[in-house]
Amino acid sequence: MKVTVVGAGNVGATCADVLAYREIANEVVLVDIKEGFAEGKALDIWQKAPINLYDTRTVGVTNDYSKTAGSDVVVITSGLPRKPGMTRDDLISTNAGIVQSVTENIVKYSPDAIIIVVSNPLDVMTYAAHITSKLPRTRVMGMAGILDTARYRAFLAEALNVSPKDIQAVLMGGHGDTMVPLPRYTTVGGIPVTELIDEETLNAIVERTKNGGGELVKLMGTSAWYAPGSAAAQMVEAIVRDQRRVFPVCVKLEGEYGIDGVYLGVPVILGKNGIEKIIELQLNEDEKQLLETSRGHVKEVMEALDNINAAKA
Ligand SMILES: NC(=O)c1ccc[n+]([C@@H]2O[C@H](COP(=O)([O-])OP(=O)(O)OC[C@H]3O[C@@H](n4cnc5c(N)ncnc54)[C@H](O)[C@@H]3O)[C@@H](O)[C@H]2O)c1
Ligand SMILES: O=C(O)C[C@H](O)C(=O)O
Repeated sequence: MKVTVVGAGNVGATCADVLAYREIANEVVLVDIKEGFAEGKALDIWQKAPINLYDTRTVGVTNDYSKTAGSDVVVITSGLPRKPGMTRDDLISTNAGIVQSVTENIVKYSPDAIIIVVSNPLDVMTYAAHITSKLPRTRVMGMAGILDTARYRAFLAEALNVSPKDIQAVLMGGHGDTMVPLPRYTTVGGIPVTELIDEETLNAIVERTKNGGGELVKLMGTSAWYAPGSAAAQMVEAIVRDQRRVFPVCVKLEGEYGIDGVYLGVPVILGKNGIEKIIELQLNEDEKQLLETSRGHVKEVMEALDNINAAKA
C-alpha cells in the first residue's frame, strides 16, 4: 500500500511517522512546497527505522507529484495553522487555494485514491477537496471527529481516573465551537457515563472539548499535531486494512439526518472503499437542535468559499 501525505509540517510529519512505525503502509510519500523540507523529514523518519524496527519506506519530495502516482490513500495537511486569537475560519482563503491546487495534483496522479483532508477550516476544506476532485463522496472525507472524540475521552479518563482505552464516545457536527458531543452515547467499559459522573463535571468536559483546539493554540502559539497526526493515521489504517472501524468522519450529507449538501462529522463505517456506510443515530430534540446550529455555521463558511471561488473565476 502506498500513502501520500501532503504537507510535511507538524501534522503531516507526525502522520507520516505513525504510518511508518506502525507499518500501516509499505511506502509513505511526504510532499511539501518548501524546498528540501519533506525530503529531510522523510529521511529522518527512515533513519529511525533501525531503532524502532519498521520497514516502511519514507520518501520526501518538493512539489513533485509524479512521485505520488498510484497512491491508495492521500492525506492533505498542507496549509496554515491558526495562531492565538484566530478562528479556524480565518484560514479559509489561504488554505482553500492550497487545498484546491493540491487536490488537482493528487487526482492527476492518483485518480483512484481515497482522500483524507486535515487542513482547516476542516469541513469546508473537505468540501473544497471534494468538488475539486470530482470523486464520489465516499472517497473524500475530513478528519476531525476522531480528534475531538479523543480529547473528550482523554478529559473523561482523567476525571474518572480510568484508562482512556475503556471510554467509548461519539461526537457529531462541524469541527469547531458548534461540534456536538453526545454524552448519551458515551460509555466507560460499557457503563453509561452519566452513571459515573455528575452533570456539572460532564458539562464542563463537553465545553473543554469544544474549545480543545483553541486551548492548545493558546498554550503553544500554533495548533496541535500529535493527536491530529495520529488520528489521520488511524483513518488511513482503517482503510488500507479494511478494518470497518466506526469513527466520526466529515462527509457530504445527502439527506442523512435531514441534511443535504453540507459537510459534517457523522459516525461512519470506514473500510477499503472509504466511507462504507453512514450511521444514522436517532437524535433527541436537543441534539437535533445542536446539529442544526452546526449545520448552519458550516453552510455559511461553505458559502464564503463559493464567494471566494466566484471572485477568482
Ligand atoms: N482537522 C483537524 O483536526 C486539524 C488538527 C490540527 C491541524 N489542522 C490543520 O492542519 C493544517 C496543518 O497544520 P500544521 O500544524 O501541520 O501546520 P505546519 O505549518 O506545521 O505545516 C503545514 C505545511 O504545509 C506546507 N504547505 C503549504 N502550502 C503547501 C502546498 N501548496 N503544497 C504542499 N505543502 C504546502 C507548508 O510548507 C508546511 O510545511 C492547518 O491548516 C491546521 O489548521 C487540522
Ligand atoms: O485548533 C486548531 O486550529 C487545529 C485543530 O483544528 C485542532 O482542533 O487542534
